[in-house]
Amino acid sequence: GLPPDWEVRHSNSKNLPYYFNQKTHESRWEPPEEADTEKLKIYMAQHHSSANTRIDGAGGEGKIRAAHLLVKHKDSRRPSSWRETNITRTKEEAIEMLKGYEEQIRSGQTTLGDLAVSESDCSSARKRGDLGFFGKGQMQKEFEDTAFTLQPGEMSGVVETASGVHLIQR
Ligand SMILES: N=C(N)NCCC[C@H](NC(=O)[C@@H]1CCC/C1=C\[C@H](COP(=O)(O)O)NC(=O)[C@@H](N)Cc1ccccc1)C(N)=O
Repeated sequence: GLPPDWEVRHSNSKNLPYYFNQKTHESRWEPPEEADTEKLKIYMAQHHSSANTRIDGAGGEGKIRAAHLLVKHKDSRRPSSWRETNITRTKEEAIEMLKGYEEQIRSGQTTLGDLAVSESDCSSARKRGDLGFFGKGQMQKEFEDTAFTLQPGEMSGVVETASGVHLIQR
């Protein structure tokens, strides 16, 4: 269920579900629990300086910045995105699509950012896939393990998480 005051609404322009807070009138594409985590992190950081090692596990260790291109499939933990309300492609189809994108990027025909804008099933598509800076403990394990081994500018191969399949560029 959703935290109090939150409700799911439907964006007709994007034909996608979004989350609306009746009290603050805030709306967001991601499920609000992330908002709570973010707010909790800020509260804890203000009140318990050591807390951020517990909340986001970054503990002041090195943060990195990465962009990704996510292709979801029918077995994704949330088989819906701003691109497609009900994602039905198989995981195998998603992997084949992503391998095609990987080839286009490595051959220099295009860039991950240019493809992410139109093809990524993550809301970061509107930022050319940019996820901003993040530390250990924030992303799903497979994503984090790959991202932190990349050299700056290097792009991963196909990485599988519960969200779907990703190309990651540090
Ligand atoms: N910047 C953060 N700390 N945001 C919280 C990350 C949560 C983390 N997410 C993941 O590990 C995967 C890898 C990257 C994106 C992602 C998943 C999903 C899409 O998959 P789905 O949840 O529908 O299964 N996109 C996101 O979360 C977006 N907020 C990422 C983002 C979007 C816009 C700006 C910045 C970040 C997790 N622990 O689940």
